[in-house]
Amino acid sequence: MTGVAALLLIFYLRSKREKLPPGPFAFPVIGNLLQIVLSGSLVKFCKKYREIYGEVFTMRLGGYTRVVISGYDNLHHILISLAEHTSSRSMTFQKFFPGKKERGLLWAHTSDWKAIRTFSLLTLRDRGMGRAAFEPEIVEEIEKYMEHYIQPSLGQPLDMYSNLPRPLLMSYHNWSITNVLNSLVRSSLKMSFLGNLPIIGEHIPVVKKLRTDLQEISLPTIRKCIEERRQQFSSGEPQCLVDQYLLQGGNVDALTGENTVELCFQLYNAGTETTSTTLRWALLFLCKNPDVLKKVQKEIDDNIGQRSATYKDHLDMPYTDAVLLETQRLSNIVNSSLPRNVDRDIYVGGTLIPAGSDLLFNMASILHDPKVFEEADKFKPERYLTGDITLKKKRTIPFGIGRRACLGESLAKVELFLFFVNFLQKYNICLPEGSKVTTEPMISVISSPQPYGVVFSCR
Ligand code: HEM
Repeated sequence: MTGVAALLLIFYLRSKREKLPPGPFAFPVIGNLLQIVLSGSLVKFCKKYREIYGEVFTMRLGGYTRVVISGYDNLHHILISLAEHTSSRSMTFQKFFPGKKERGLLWAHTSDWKAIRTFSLLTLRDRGMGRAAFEPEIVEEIEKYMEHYIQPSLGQPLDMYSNLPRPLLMSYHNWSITNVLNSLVRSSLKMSFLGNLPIIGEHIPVVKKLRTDLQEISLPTIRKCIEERRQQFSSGEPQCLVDQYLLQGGNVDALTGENTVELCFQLYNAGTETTSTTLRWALLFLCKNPDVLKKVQKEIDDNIGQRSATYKDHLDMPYTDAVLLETQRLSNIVNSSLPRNVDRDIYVGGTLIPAGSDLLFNMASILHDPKVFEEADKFKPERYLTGDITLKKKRTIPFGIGRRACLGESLAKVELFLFFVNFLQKYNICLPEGSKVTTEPMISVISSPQPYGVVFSCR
């Protein structure tokens, strides 16, 4: 007992000696994990301790330290005004994901990152991202999904947790590979909390198994896809993103061999679970708000009728746009953005954050800010149609801001709109009778809805 007390005291005094901003007491080994679990989620933990410590406080997760930043102005100051010093990712956050540090784009350090990001953006744009040219492929994917999953289960609850498609990128033509990768991606996100525990994290059997699976299945699966593609694709027009990499990747010094494999996995990882989780939230919110569902369907009928939807239609569909914005705001799926590392001492609102600190952004303090979004914890799409719409849209930043903001934002917006509109143009949706699912998110790096089934019926 005395030993434990002495250990806690040493730990407490040591943490006091650091120049970091103050924060809640962190236990040895687990850090603030207990308080996070007791709060109910990382989002609620950040909300609670922001009230006590203010806009900048320190938390520990396992052995890793993070300075938590709240408020739009602070985020803007850090990611825009101080971008030069805050554009690297935290390497401790990366630890749980497969692959080597600093490879690919997501974790790349600034020198390689610039070349890889430019290449990736140009490649995606060549491929049609952000332009109408891309849409037929997305629509084809949606049609396959409806034929493959929705039609056979009409009138029955469809498990949206395991079945939402991972649109585009490299393996949209191969359902079995897609399913393997999807389940690994999703599990890795769920387990990343446990994996962050120092010393014990790596030895928890379920984490150990997952980590091995990630290393031994996901990257080799991607490698195999690239190899298959290399053999099929000898010349002619590139058919998918991997083709583009095969064609041009060799011209970028930072992108050779294994780095390409990792880049593809990261694009897959970053671009699939995010979009499909947002869609699952959107459908859940609509099942819970049938009046909103009716209004969206009316707008679809008035503007699109029976013809195929295009992304351009969103310009004439403010209500549907508002529903998707509200879904992204309220679900806040990337709730702490992706942690960054700061390379020199910086000050935020007069508080020193020492060089080398990892930063975690309290996105709920922006997306759920009651000063901007009245009744911020309620699903109210109308908020984007009245009042200071410009301010509300400016503060709705689910894709982050600044240099390292989401690479796939324009692609994701097109996918979300087309999936959503195509589903609701053809089907009515509701929850199965007696369903008890709530809109309380599950604890994970990505805030996702609890598993639930949607009953689709033809309109
Ligand atoms: C609803 C869908 C999506 C959401 C909410 C989302 C959100 C985010 C967020 C918050 C970040 C971190 C930004 C930061 O650090 O400041 C990010 C980064 C990133 N996202 Fe997305 N994303 C989505 C879809 C996509 C798609 C479809 C792609 C694929 C093409 C993609 C690729 C990436 C990449 C590569 C990065 C890292 C960028 C870098 O480090 O330079 N995302 N995303």
